[in-house]
Amino acid sequence: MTRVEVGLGDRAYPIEIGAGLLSQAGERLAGTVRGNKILIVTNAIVNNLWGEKLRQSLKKAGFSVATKEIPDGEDHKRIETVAALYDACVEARLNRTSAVVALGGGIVGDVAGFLAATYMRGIDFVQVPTTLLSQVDSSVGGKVGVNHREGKNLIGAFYQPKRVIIDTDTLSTLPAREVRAGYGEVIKTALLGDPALFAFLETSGADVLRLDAAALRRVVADCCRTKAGVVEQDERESGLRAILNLGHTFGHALETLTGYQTYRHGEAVAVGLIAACRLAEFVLGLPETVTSRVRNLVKAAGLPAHFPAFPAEDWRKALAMDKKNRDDQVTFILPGAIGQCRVLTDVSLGLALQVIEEIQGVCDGSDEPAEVR
Ligand SMILES: NC(=O)c1ccc[n+]([C@@H]2O[C@H](COP(=O)([O-])OP(=O)(O)OC[C@H]3O[C@@H](n4cnc5c(N)ncnc54)[C@H](O)[C@@H]3O)[C@@H](O)[C@H]2O)c1
Ligand SMILES: O=C(O)C(=O)C[C@@H](O)[C@H](O)[C@H](O)COP(=O)(O)O
Ligand SMILES: [Zn+2]
Repeated sequence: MTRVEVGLGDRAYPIEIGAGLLSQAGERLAGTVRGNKILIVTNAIVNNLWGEKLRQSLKKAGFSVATKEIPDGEDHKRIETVAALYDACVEARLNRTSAVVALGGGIVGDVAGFLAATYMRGIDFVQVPTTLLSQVDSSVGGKVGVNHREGKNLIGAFYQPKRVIIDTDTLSTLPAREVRAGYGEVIKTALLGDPALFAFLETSGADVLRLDAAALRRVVADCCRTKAGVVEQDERESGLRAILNLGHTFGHALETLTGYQTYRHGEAVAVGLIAACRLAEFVLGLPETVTSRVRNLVKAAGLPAHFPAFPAEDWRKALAMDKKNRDDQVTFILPGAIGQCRVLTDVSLGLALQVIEEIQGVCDGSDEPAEVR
């Protein structure tokens, strides 16, 4: 087992990474959460595949367990879903010493975390992520929340989990498209802060995508370590943490423009990374070779490398809703080199729209998500 610490003082917690950890969840949570009542938040797909294993382990350790499923899909990451969960908490008579355990991908984790942050003004929260994306990114760092139709994650909180238990075996049932989407965030993490990981992806990315155990262990641990290092320095995104948003200014706008239905989050981030590199060529003098290397990783994984066409005015409106913006200025995270990036608040929006036009202009449809081909 690999253990990564998130050093946040009285909110510090461990991330435990290994095969088969789900069946040890009960003993691991025994000293972690305050009371003995747990609500597992999950969805039908994950519950059918992995729910019973988690429940058995928790019950064996003496916990009383209730389970509530939420509907699957990004369009259910919304406030009405949280409202239904409040009812479930009341029905299960959860109190201030009870805990919410998120079993699922980033959507379950973000929604369940927001529930835990707000029910009775905050109860214990544990992340048990089951997608590659949630294991390398969303289960760590405490960003929880839901979307608004006008913008991604507009409603939310910073609320750290008490523990993150990553059972890499759960990825064995993950559809290939979801593995690829998670890989989008892996490329992001490598590009923003880990040149050795970037080089590893260039030589061994295919091993990660076919879920080779050793490659997977390395990538999950490396990504958690990089993210923990950033979060430790700037938990609530007053500055540095925004680098974790590399590719997201474009990616979130794309998700909003397509109604959260067409692209997986990691897919939107992947094409957003290419746009960020292109923009960085103009703004920071990023060598074109870096953009090519990023594009190669994106394309080799079967992730989208082009934007679909939308009028510039629609892009402008979507970009204007980004939470990183200051007054009327859109903020961009741009790479200066592999492993380094900067938060910029003075980039010309016109230039960004030009890059978008270029990236949507060459689209031949071949790398769009299967559902829109
Ligand atoms: N909080 C953060 O820091 C953070 C970071 C990155 C992304 N996010 C958010 O995460 C969300 C995306 O998360 P995601 O990519 O995990 O998507 P997801 O939660 O929708 O999961 C993807 C799909 O895989 C299924 N699934 C989950 N685990 C499975 C398993 N083991 N076997 C089979 N199927 C399984 C799910 O039911 C779903 O259909 C987005 O809303 C994004 O904004 C949050
Ligand atoms: O943890 C962070 O900080 C991130 O930015 C990680 C992102 O991958 C993630 O998509 C996050 O949910 C984006 O947050 P937002 O504040 O830009 O909505
Ligand atoms: Zn993301």
